[in-house]
Amino acid sequence: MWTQAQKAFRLATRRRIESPRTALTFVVGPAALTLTARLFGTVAYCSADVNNNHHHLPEKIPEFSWALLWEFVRPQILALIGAVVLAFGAAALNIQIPLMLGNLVNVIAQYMREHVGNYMRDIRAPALKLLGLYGLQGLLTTGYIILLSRVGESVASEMRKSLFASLLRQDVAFFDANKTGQLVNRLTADIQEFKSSFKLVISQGLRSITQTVGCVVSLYVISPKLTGLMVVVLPCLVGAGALIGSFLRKLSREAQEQVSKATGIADEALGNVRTVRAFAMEDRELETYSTEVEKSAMMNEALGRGIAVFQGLSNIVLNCLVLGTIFAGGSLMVQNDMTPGDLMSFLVASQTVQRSLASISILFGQMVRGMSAGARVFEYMTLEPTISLTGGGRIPRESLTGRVDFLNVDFSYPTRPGNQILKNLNLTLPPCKTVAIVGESGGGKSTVAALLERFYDPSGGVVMLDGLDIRTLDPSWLRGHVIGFISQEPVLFGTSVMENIRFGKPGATDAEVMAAARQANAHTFITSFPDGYDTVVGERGVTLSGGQKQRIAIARALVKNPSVLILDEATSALDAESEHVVQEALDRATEGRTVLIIAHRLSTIQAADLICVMSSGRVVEAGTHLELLRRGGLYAELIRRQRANDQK
Ligand SMILES: Nc1ncnc2c1ncn2[C@@H]1O[C@H](COP(=O)(O)OP(=O)(O)OP(=O)(O)O)[C@@H](O)[C@H]1O
Repeated sequence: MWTQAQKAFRLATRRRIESPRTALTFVVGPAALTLTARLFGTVAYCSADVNNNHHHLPEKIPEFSWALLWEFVRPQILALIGAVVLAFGAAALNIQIPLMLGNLVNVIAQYMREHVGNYMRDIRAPALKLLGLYGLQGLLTTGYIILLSRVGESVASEMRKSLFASLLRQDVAFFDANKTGQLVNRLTADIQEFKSSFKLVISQGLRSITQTVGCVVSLYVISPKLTGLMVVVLPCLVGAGALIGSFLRKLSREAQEQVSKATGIADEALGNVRTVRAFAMEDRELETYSTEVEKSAMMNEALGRGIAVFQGLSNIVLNCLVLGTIFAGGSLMVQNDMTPGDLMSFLVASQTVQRSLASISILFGQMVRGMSAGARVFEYMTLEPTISLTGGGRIPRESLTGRVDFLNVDFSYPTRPGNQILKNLNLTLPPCKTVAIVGESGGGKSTVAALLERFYDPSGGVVMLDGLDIRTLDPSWLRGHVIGFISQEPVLFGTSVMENIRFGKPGATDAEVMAAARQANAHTFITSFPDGYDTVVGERGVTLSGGQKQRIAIARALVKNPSVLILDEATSALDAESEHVVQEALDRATEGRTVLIIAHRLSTIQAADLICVMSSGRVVEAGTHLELLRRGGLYAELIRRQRANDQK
């Protein structure tokens, strides 16, 4: 083709072309060169789609809210209108270009036929016009891409913020039912997918539709006969291409799922490296991972072969199409039914139609994917929690006693409604007293704490604070000011020690934070770190020992000076040495507060004012340690079992 183009160039510049046949040769060279480049562009585009667009193919199309989308688009409406106008302008110019190219070729062909006038002078005006058109088209394209990316980024970031805010508002039960990874995916991958689709559909969709319509009209104007031929052939080819393309996308999706499976194994092993190491399972993990990686390599190889055949076939078919058009157009030229310029225009315009049709079919799939990603995002954005974060009464600090009552409480977790955990539970935490709950594992002790924090509402009965149903109280006040919670495995955030403690009371001064740390036996070890309170805690607190983490968590709970403190097996994960310092901190922390201890280690709760023994979701025994021992019931049995265990 290149030699043909060179030959045509020589012919055009040095020799007179007498016949339409020679003129045809002149057209074929540059036209074929341009078109080949375009075809490769098309093929590359198709395969890029096959490679890239396999994420989140929807199993079902969820409902998409245009009204909600409008809320996000509205602030950017001017930029969006600007982008649409510019994109439309660029597409309209694209329709003009084939016609202008044809004009240019006609001027050249006429000069070669008649050899009168000045070639450089005659060609200058149409060439400059075309150049101007290219420049303007480039400018419009730059403009609409800039505007559209502004709209896309703004819509995506607003959607992210809104979704995150909505997720943070959701009930704890919602998080029981949905995996964190899935939720994070909606924040990242789904919004990304939606943004890309939104931008693509507006820019390319608009352009492709305008170009298809415009160029088909141009084709008809240039040559109704050739257009008739194209109308029959082109849809068949596009249909066949779409069919093969969808098969390849299926392969690609399967390969991608396999890659995700392998990644999941690596993720789990690396995330739980301590467990893997502790069980010396490195080889097993490697073996499992390798098997999955090999499977994914095989699937990707098959996909690669598919893409190769598809590309090869596409090249042949598309080139044949060019050749066929030139052949048919050539015969029309011989019959003086067409000029060389017309053929040039026809070729370029038909290629534009072909590219536009291919991109419309791809865009349709992209639009469906984008809408379902958007629908997934909107679904969680519009979800209303049953327990709202704020709203309700507050009890003035001076009159708050911290008395807690559970009256005839029934409860099942929303995720397992058939499994009743608490059955007619009655329990009282008198003000400033320490009450411990003991019982068999899985008996519902932590559930009692979760209800007091109002993570869930009971299905029957009532939980009261100072004689008021906690459902009538402001949940954020209850959690933020009244109740302090120290769990078995405290979770710290990847910021400084200071910020971690301040998490308990956002406005706390440095002095308040340090006072809480002193109370929690943490000040000394914190100040022994080179960076003191500015020491950054590693991911989930891994740079600290268990006892240190626990004491920071105690300080975090104490800084808000809670009236009610819940200790959920706070010392059970510690060794004897740490347990001692932590216990000391806890003893200090519990002074003057209502305390609920959820305990497995019966030794730590012997001094409690009241010990409640839970069985089958209700309190079956209550009393002091000595009273319960004397009674010889379930508590005495638990103590006996624990002693027997300790002696083993
Ligand atoms: N988020 C949840 N969703 C569904 N079921 C849950 C949830 N949390 C706990 N359960 C179930 O509720 C029951 C009581 O759990 P809970 O954690 O309250 O027991 P526990 O007495 O504190 O146990 P342990 O002493 O072992 O911590 C268990 O059967 C448990 O499987």
